[in-house]
Amino acid sequence: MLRLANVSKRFGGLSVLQDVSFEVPQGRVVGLIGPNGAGKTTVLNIITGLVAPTSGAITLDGSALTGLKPHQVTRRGVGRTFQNIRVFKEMTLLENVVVGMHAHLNYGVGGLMFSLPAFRRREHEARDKARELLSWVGLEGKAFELADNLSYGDQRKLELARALATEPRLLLLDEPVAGMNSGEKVELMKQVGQISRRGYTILLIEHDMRFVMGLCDQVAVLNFGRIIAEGPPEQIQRNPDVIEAYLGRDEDAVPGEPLGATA
Ligand SMILES: Nc1ncnc2c1ncn2[C@@H]1O[C@H](COP(=O)(O)OP(=O)(O)OP(=O)(O)O)[C@@H](O)[C@H]1O
Repeated sequence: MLRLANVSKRFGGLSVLQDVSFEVPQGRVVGLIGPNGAGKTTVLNIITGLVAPTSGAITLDGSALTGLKPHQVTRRGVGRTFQNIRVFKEMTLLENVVVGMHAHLNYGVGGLMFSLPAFRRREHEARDKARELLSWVGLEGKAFELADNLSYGDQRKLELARALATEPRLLLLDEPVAGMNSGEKVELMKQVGQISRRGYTILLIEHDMRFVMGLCDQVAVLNFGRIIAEGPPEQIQRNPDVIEAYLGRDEDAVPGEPLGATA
């Protein structure tokens, strides 16, 4: 479904990605891991059009994403969450998700103000869908609470529901369990697993190795801007190059460390 072919990126004199190639097959969960500063977020920023690659190509189902603007990439069916939470704190959870849908449908939040029957019907449908998405992430009971009142973990779940509101064919998650406690991590792992079984294709960046190894079908490892290993989780955990890359940097987890070790 998603394919990166020889993607490189330089920021001025700094070479951040070099010849990065990997694929995310339809219906799979792929993890992109690597030590701090390896270039993982830059990969997501390039896929979503926030950052232009210096060279290389990105395709989704065979058509090029390279050169598209972020909103065009969203329109093609790529949804994402960010490392830093970006929910609207002064809105309810339901409103947050509905706004995500309106942004996607491109008739503007202003559409909510009209009382024309078509708009009202669409708003009704959007609210029903939003409640369903909130239930997927275990937040249905808090639909009418302000996002500002949520715990950090719940705000991350809200971000996920909002990303799903754009009806993505491909969902990109940037450190989905960062800052969560162990209980929340286990819960989110189950919920992301269920979302995947509903047919979503997912590419995620995550430092928490139990989350990655427990959830992903395939794992790609970035180190200093290069892919050094790719394969099923069990194989990656035993790969000497991967172990070496992690052992060289004491601020990161060694793959296989217990849940929460890197929170
Ligand atoms: N806009 C930019 N301008 C200059 N350098 C940048 C820019 N964005 C990222 N970098 C550099 O690129 C390198 C890779 O950063 P990136 O955020 O992609 O790494 P990462 O693997 O996501 O790290 P982390 O796990 O800490 O989030 C870093 O050295 C970073 O300083």
